[in-house]
Amino acid sequence: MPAPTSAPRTLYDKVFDDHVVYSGEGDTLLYIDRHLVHEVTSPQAFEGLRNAGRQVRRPDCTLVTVDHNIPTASRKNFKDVNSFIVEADSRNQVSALEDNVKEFGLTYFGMSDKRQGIVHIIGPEQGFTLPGTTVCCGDSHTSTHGAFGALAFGIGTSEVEHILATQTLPQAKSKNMRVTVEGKVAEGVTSKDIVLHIIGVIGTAGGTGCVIEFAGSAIRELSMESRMSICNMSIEGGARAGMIAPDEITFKYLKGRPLSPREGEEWDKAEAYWRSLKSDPGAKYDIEVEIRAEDIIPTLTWGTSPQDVVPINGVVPSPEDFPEAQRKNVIRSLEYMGLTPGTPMEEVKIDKAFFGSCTNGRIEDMRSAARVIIAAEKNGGPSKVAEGVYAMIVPGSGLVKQQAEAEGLDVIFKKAGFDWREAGCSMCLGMNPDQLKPGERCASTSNRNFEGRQGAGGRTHLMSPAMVAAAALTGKFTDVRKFMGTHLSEDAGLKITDYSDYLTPVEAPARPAEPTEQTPQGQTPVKAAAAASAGLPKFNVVKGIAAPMWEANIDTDKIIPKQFLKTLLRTGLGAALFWTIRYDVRTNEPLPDFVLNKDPWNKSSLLVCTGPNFGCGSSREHAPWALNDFGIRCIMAPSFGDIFKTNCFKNGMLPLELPQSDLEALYEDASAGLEIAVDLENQQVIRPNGKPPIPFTVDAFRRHCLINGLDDIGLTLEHRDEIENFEEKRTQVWPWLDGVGYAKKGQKIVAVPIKKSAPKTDW
Ligand SMILES: CC(C)[C@H](C(=O)O)[C@@H](O)C(=O)O
Ligand code: SF4
Repeated sequence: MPAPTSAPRTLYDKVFDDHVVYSGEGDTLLYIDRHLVHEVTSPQAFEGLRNAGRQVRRPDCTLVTVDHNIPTASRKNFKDVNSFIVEADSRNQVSALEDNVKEFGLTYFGMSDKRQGIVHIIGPEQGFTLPGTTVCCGDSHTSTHGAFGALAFGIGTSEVEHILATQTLPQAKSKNMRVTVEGKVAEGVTSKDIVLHIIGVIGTAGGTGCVIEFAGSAIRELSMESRMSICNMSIEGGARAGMIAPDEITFKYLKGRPLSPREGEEWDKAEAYWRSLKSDPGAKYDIEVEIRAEDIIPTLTWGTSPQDVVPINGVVPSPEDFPEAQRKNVIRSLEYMGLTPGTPMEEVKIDKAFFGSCTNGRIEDMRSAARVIIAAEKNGGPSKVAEGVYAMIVPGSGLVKQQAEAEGLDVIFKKAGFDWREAGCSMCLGMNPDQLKPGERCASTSNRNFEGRQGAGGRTHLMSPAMVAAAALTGKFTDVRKFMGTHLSEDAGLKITDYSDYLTPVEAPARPAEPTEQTPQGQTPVKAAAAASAGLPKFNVVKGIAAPMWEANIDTDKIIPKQFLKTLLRTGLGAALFWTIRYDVRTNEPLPDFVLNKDPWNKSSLLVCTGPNFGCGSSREHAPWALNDFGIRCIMAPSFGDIFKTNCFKNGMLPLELPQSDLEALYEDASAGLEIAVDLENQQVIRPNGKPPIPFTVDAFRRHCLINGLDDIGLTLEHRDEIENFEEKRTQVWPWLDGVGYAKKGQKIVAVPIKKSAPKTDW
């Protein structure tokens, strides 16, 4: 337990302090109250447990579902995943999860369960996510749950295994950042516009190393669902997590949910604790950002990074609008997006519209889209999806779907020509058949517009559900305020009562042929023996050719796209590294100019990138696995995405932050095809031809673990007494957190004892 402090603390400080199991030199062990698990980032974690003979320590605090791989076609004839999922790798990943939940005795919402849905939608829906808890998931958008005043963050697969085995995670303290949005948003402006605007202001690396607290009157006025959309996209602002202090709106949302504290004494105790979860007056923030709500108008993205935002009444920007250092990136984005500077955004036509995702797949989002459809028709606008546009609506969970159908929203959508689908991640990243074809442009309610994210060569523009509805109806980006007289904020609630015109059943629209993304001949990631996490390769000196790169914000989708996340292994991904920029998206032939396709860089063991924020975006540990499999053990860049950085360390790799001037010098060495050596023991980069070495420093604990190839789970299990003591205290102080929610009446949930035979280490 940390010593109680009288200094004013932030909301983040308070939740962090309440979960410290152990604090040593360089490492703090945090207790994780809630662990959500999905099929993509868990197979290797379960395999690791199995190999080490470990069990899941707190099945009662673990909730599992499937979301990324599953088709969104009607489940009317669903029998089981093996007969329903056509694509073999997706099927294998889902059925591996089903085997794992059985073997490890976990609560699972499968495809025949109406509670199944996107992991970040079902947690809050069930009351599994609660204020003041720590919430983790092998998924970057775990930040969503911070809307409840939880400390919620995404992790990689090695960390999933760590939590499954120990219910804890080593964590360094992040910086405190506060984004205050004061004032009242204008008509037609939603929480999605607020968060896109914020990311436009702070940039995708603006929150790196920070937990953002969202504050101010405009945030306090939002509904829980709108708050979730904001915290969801904190990761797009580079932050570790986003948080909003719980209040009456939070308590009201949680009352009566299946896993919320029971009404009466338990609820009262919980609510009293939750009320203490706000930043103290005078609490210090490392970074403060202030935004005027009045300045925000409906916003959308033009480029391939979530920070590339523009107001709907703006034009496609030109490279000259940006500082010199960013121009190369802007030119590349414009080219990829097929846009000409100066074109009014409202003149840009779309091919597809996608509603859904963990950002905007909730009931209020569905209502918001339905209101636009009704208003458009009533105000003399279009009443049907524009000719040539395919528009799909994918509810975030089975319960959202059920609720929407109970309200008749599905009928409104179908009548206007939208395709009403089943719950899942769907075209947010297209691990299932819902994808864009090369060159197709999509208005999307999702959260990432990375190159190839929704399909190789696909062009994604992020915006609010209301704006997507407007674009679907007109066939081009449209200022939704033009045909809406009414207030569109989700918190205003939906007051459509006149459904009569919409209640005639209609046929689903024809779905365009599904594109497939194939792996070229001879490049199929080979199936190798699954590696356990225990025992990492030691990192001492790594010497070799370094691949030079200059791009900013190289996201993990770019390092390894979604179609390769279906593997059950940690190995074999080297051939797919940088897939979308290394191979021709149409022919799958290697692009001769891409650095890793050329001699001598096809043998690189280091990578030098002069652009910041390397590895931002998704939590997929497949990114460092792919780099490692290619042979790259050390990446040098000005800054890294937080989750990527941790994932590298967990795989015995070194993400090395260096000043820009040093990187420019190393970029020259690398471009000349000369060998560079990274000496971790002596903390220096040794340059070729006797040039002076570049000194660096790496956190002492990380360095020790890398040099000695230490396995984190082994280290943590040495603190078993502290973990057990923490759990005893937790049961007394926060009794509602012991997960009896899904247990049968009278059934006692007991934590699985930590194996006393945990391996000893010399640390
Ligand atoms: C699959 C998962 C690792 C990934 C994430 O972490 O975000 C996915 O949800 C995404 O949106 O790219
Ligand atoms: S961002 Fe998209 S793919 Fe990732 S969890 Fe959310 S809905 Fe699923």
